[in-house]
Amino acid sequence: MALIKLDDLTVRYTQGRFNKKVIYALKGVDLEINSGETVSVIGESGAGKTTLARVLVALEKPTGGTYLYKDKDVWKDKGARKEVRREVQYIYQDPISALNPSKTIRESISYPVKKHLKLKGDELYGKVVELVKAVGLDPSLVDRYPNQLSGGQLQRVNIARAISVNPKVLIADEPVTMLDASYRVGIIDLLVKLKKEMDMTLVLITHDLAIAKYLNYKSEGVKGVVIYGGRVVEEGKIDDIIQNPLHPYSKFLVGSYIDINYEAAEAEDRGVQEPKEAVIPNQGCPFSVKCPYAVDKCKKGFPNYTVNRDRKVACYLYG
Ligand SMILES: Nc1ncnc2c1ncn2[C@@H]1O[C@H](COP(=O)(O)OP(=O)(O)OP(=O)(O)O)[C@@H](O)[C@H]1O
Repeated sequence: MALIKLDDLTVRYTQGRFNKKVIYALKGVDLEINSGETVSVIGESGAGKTTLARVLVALEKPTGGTYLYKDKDVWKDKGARKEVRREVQYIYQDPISALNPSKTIRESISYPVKKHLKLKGDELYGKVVELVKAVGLDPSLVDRYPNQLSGGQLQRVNIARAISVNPKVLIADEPVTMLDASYRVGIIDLLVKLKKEMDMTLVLITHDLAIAKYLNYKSEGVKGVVIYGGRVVEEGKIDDIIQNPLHPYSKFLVGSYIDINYEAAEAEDRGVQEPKEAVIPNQGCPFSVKCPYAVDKCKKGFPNYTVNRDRKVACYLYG
């Protein structure tokens, strides 16, 4: 039994006069996450990453499909929803806005500990110190305010808050994007260490293939999930996806990474043109407007997944 199972999950928004503009932040997402797994969700801005994170922590109610947590329907079973909100913890992209500026670090960490573990007095303080140490901070920082800490230290405080309730799953939504490069590796190292020590499941959401690669280097058997335009376009071992991307979007993503690092051939050379505006069609494959291999049927319907061992791809090139 998968710990988390999303089945044909959709999050649809409407905008504009008479709600005429329809946006699918997620569309028909099937995803299974097993207990103890490390998962990298990779996709560019607007792909639906934050929406997926919000769905996983039950902050966002899907407009279609189901979210099963330990086989229980999170939106039909209030108990399951409560379980998710405690056991699946969210680490936000922006470490500053995730904390109340008028509360000391001790107060911010104490809040979930008091609420969920019902500790007070010396026991509460002891737990706060234990958590602060677990995330590699000096306990002398606890009486400071958020504006007196660096971005890296603040993200560690957020991680301390997240682990304070002994979660089963950590959802880290672009946890290092807003940090100086010098802090990034330390935060990923910390997440990997805590995942192992606390026997958790880790889902790292990123637009940056370099971060996904680093996570893979530090962990074993990381599952990669590539999303584009609200769709899972490819899934498999991240190693396999990087070495041999199958979906044209994954190829583009991996190719772009090489461009940045080795100044290799430009995007045009592979026939991939950046449209002036990222237009995501609601019908067919969301990548069809950019894809150099797109044929008529790509614009009409989203292909079924082709599954080969632990690799899954949604593209007519493969079936
Ligand atoms: N509340 C909302 N109302 C309307 N559209 C929304 C809403 N939230 C998200 N969207 C749209 O859904 C799509 C996916 O958004 P989401 O924030 O999940 O993407 P993302 O991959 O996290 O991107 P970014 O990294 O830029 O935040 C985008 O087109 C976004 O504009």
